[in-house]
Amino acid sequence: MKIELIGFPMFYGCDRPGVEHGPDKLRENGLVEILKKHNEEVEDFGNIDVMSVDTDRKYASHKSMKYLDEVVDGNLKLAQAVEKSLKAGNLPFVVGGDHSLGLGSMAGVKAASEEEYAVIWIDAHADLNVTESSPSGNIHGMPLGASTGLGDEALTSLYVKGQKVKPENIYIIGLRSVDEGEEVIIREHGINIWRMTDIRERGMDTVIHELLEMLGDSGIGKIHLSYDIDSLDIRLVPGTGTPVEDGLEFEESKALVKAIISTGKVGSIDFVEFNPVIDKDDITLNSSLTMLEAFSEALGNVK
Ligand SMILES: NC(=[NH2+])NCCC[C@H](N)C(=O)O
Ligand SMILES: [Mn+2]
Ligand SMILES: [Mn+2]
Repeated sequence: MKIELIGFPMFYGCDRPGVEHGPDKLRENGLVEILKKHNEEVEDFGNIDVMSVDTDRKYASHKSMKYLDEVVDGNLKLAQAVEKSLKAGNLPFVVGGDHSLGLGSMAGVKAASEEEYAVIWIDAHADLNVTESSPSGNIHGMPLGASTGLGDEALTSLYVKGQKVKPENIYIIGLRSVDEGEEVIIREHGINIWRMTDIRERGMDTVIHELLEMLGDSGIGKIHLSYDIDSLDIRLVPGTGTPVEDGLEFEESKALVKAIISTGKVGSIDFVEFNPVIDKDDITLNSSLTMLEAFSEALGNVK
């Protein structure tokens, strides 16, 4: 299967400039070569064309969701690109940019086929907020909520109307910063989660086993894997907008990603939230490259 790299150079979803340089910074440091090292067919689609707007216009389109129009516009283009990539039989590998891009990638997956799919969201955060529960108004905290059909119509109807994934097919791993309203959504909608405390108590191997068993029992044959680098421990990712303590170590994160990809069911991937402008001594750049190498190797091993 051909890997199609799609850059999404946007910071509007996190309201912190710098993260829009993530895709090009990773390319300059060998992203395509890393993917090619283990995979025969890799094509760089380039970057999605993100509109530019002054930061003083952040509330111009909505009073409490920042840069709503710009986030929607970019994600419509992304959804189109992802749908096209999937319909051509490729694996879209979307590199951000902030995590609002999950809106576009999940809409693209939904548009490409009727088949039910699972979403695995590796993240310190749940990204399940709706407008009213969001503490920040930042849309990167909302894509997973919107994908289940919760929240503002502008997000829930993006590209494809209504729910993009069933809540019982969502698996979030690495959680340690969850807002009150998100806790309620997790409980009421039966979203599957593993917090860092679960990982520390039972160990990553057990968590992987639990995840794979649940996925197997669900009978779902297709996975969208969304990887937020802030799932990693704060020391490994100083260059991300919302880092959180007590996160995953490389070995844990690599084992998790490899186990998920080796199911052979992953059809689309997001890799988000690397901000080169606030990075310290290229620590986050190197962490990102380390993880991308693990993604590449695991994809290359899928028959
Ligand atoms: N993709 C992310 N890094 N999301 C961080 C979200 C932080 C917080 N829960 C919010 O909604 O503002
Ligand atoms: Mn996060
Ligand atoms: Mn996230």
